[in-house]
Amino acid sequence: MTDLYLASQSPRRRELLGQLGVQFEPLALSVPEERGAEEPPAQYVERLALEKARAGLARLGKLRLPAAPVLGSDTIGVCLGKVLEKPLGRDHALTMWRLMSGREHQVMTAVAVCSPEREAVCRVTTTVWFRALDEREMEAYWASGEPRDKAGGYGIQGLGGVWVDRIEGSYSAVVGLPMAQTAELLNQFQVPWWGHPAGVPKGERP
Ligand SMILES: Cc1cn([C@H]2C[C@H](O)[C@@H](COP(=O)(O)OP(=O)(O)OP(=O)(O)O)O2)c(=O)[nH]c1=O
Repeated sequence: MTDLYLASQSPRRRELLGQLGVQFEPLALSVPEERGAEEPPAQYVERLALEKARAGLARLGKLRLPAAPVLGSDTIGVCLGKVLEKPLGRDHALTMWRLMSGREHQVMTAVAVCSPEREAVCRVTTTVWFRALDEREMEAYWASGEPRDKAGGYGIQGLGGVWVDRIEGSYSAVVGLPMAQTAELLNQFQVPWWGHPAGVPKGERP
């Protein structure tokens, strides 16, 4: 019996949730990521997080797995009003990076938790400043393979970190799961993590 299901294929989300000390089971799902023509980025990222969590809950029912809350999450970038998702290929990645070069962009990550009784969602926005990038670096970065499965085509936690001048907000949210806000959601659903109030026997609390 698990405390939580993680509706995500992202190895980063698995690792960050593991750092919270949550007992969880991953659920393999694929939810189409398509933004409505006029859909604002903040609404889009929250909708996707919720759709992933809801799809996970539906899957539990179908597979007759024991009930537990399901967590879904989504990350996008926004630069000069353009939404930045995973690159479709080399040219798309280069177009995104030329836009982001030498200026700031926002990374939005939404986290949703759904149980049969209720659902909750939160969104964290972090500003990331990129230094000026040159074409040779962009080509070398694409060749590394790292950009392919990441929003905006970069990983702050990897080779892409060298492009980041500074950030304001949550580092873990940029990597894919804001730890502070996720712990808050887990508390709302009584899911134990290492600092959960019920996780430490009363007499031993500081
Ligand atoms: C900006 C940035 C994004 N990312 C990642 C986080 C997300 O995993 C990914 C954005 O894609 P998402 O669609 O949010 O997630 P995903 O497809 O990887 O996983 P799933 O939908 O199954 O949960 O980009 C980094 O790892 N580092 C970064 O610096």
